[in-house]
Amino acid sequence: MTIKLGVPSKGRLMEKTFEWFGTRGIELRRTGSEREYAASVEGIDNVTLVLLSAGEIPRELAAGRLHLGVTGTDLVHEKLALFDQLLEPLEELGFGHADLILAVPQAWIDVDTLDDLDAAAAMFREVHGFRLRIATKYHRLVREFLRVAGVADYALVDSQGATEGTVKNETAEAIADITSSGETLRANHLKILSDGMILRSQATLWRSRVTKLDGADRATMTRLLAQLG
Ligand SMILES: Nc1ncnc2c1ncn2[C@@H]1O[C@H](COP(=O)(O)OP(=O)(O)OP(=O)(O)O)[C@@H](O)[C@H]1O
Ligand SMILES: O=P(O)(O)OC[C@H]1O[C@H](OP(=O)(O)OP(=O)(O)O)[C@H](O)[C@@H]1O
Repeated sequence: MTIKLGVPSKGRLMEKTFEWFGTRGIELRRTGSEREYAASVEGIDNVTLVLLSAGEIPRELAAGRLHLGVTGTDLVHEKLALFDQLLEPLEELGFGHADLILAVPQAWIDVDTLDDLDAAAAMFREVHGFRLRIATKYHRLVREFLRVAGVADYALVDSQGATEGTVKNETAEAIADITSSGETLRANHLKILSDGMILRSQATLWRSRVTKLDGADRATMTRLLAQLG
């Protein structure tokens, strides 16, 4: 058997994860052609690298099909309601920093807080006859955040990408998405509510709590974690 390690299959998150393991003596590599999702691990035996979408890593860890995985805190909190029963965070990796925030048009000069948004939402419904729309792919986290804040008069609109564009495209009035440099928000004339921080995220190494390890795998896991430690 082997220990299965899940890593995002593309982009900065993959490269930074490879670097992070590399500085700890474990060489992770994509192999084969540019388009082939094949990979290799050097520096430790009996560990298999699985390349997959960052958004699918939480589910695979929760199902026990991966033993270890690297993905953002935001994706774990969003995808797994009871994440702390299913996964254990082993280490924050110090990259992939992003804040999940709630933002409204800069032109809404009277709306700076969640209370303002609540008032604006009630007024919006009265004027337009439908609820103020918030575009996001983080449905669970946004619903929970707004429930605690006491904001109820809104509708979530699913947006799996280019979320900041939904306001200009008139498919939403507000958005909840991750921001890093803030450039995408600024370019799309959006501002973060002063109390609109939903979650701070970064790339994290997670261990599945549901996998059962036999003796050989347990020894590999111990060696691997000691090397990463
Ligand atoms: N601009 C950014 N700066 C820093 N981290 C980011 C940025 N955008 C996304 N991330 C983080 O990277 C991780 C992957 O994000 P996301 O799900 O958007 O990836 P993706 O490239 O759309 O992946 P896939 O389509 O394969 O699921 C998330 O944890 C997210 O917080
Ligand atoms: O604050 P910034 O540094 O501008 O980064 C934030 C942007 O980065 C991510 O988008 P990504 O590039 O992954 O594209 P997407 O919108 O298709 O998810 C995120 O969804 C924001 O749109």
